[in-house]
Amino acid sequence: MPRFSANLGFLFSDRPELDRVSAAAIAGFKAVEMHWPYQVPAAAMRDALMQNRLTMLGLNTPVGNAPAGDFGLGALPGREDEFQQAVDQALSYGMEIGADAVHCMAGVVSPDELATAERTFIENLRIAADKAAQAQVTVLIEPINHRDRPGYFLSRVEQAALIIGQVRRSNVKIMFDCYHTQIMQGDLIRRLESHRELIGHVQIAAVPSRAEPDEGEVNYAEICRALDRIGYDGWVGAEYKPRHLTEGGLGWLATWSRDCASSNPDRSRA
Ligand SMILES: O=C(O)[C@@H](O)C(=O)CO
Ligand SMILES: [Mg+2]
Repeated sequence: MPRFSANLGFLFSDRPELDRVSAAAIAGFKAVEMHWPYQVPAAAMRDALMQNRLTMLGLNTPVGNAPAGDFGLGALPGREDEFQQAVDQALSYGMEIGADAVHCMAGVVSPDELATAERTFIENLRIAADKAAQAQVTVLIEPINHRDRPGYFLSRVEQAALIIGQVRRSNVKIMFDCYHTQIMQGDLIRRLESHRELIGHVQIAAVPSRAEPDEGEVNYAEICRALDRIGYDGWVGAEYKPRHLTEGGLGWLATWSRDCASSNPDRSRA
């Protein structure tokens, strides 16, 4: 069974950011991730992580002008400078808190911009990857589903793999969010197997509800066994919207940990 990190954008989100860190530690997680922690000074976040003996795995680049509809800038022609500023901000914050990955968000584009958007994203990612490499940080790109985010440029795992092939930087990887990929494409286990070498992080949530991974159409216990089978030794982000209070919905973690402990006593869970 893989190790699980708590996504503090969604989990424990009924309290202020720094309290989410301690709540995750109390719940037994050893790592967290957060989309946009920027409203908390990095030094305060670093201290909270240290006090709670937690690692923050990664964070996202700022989205741009959210009220105007931006959801990332990486593939937006004409917004290259802004994107690189977003990358710099994420890298600087990430380095201060010890994160080792930055999710470079692609953004929403119109259908007639797709070809230019691809070229823009590839070129932007090369520059971002080179800066990230100096900080020993991985750049993640995440296919996101079009039901939740219509027009998001990056929506399919194979598209991400092709883009990484053209970027040609070894520190660019796929954030394989099973929730998004199930909605867009399905066939999760085959896709995990065939993209194993490019997967830098995995995330889970029930489909279609995006709630705890113990309901819905995806059998996550089987997905976790598949991750073990293909030798994925990274973290799996619990990135779901709790049905009620986060603590009350962590039964899946306890059950999977217990099942795993009885079959493999050497591995710790969260
Ligand atoms: O799946 C998601 O929504 C996130 O992983 C993300 O980074 C964009 O919100
Ligand atoms: Mg995700």
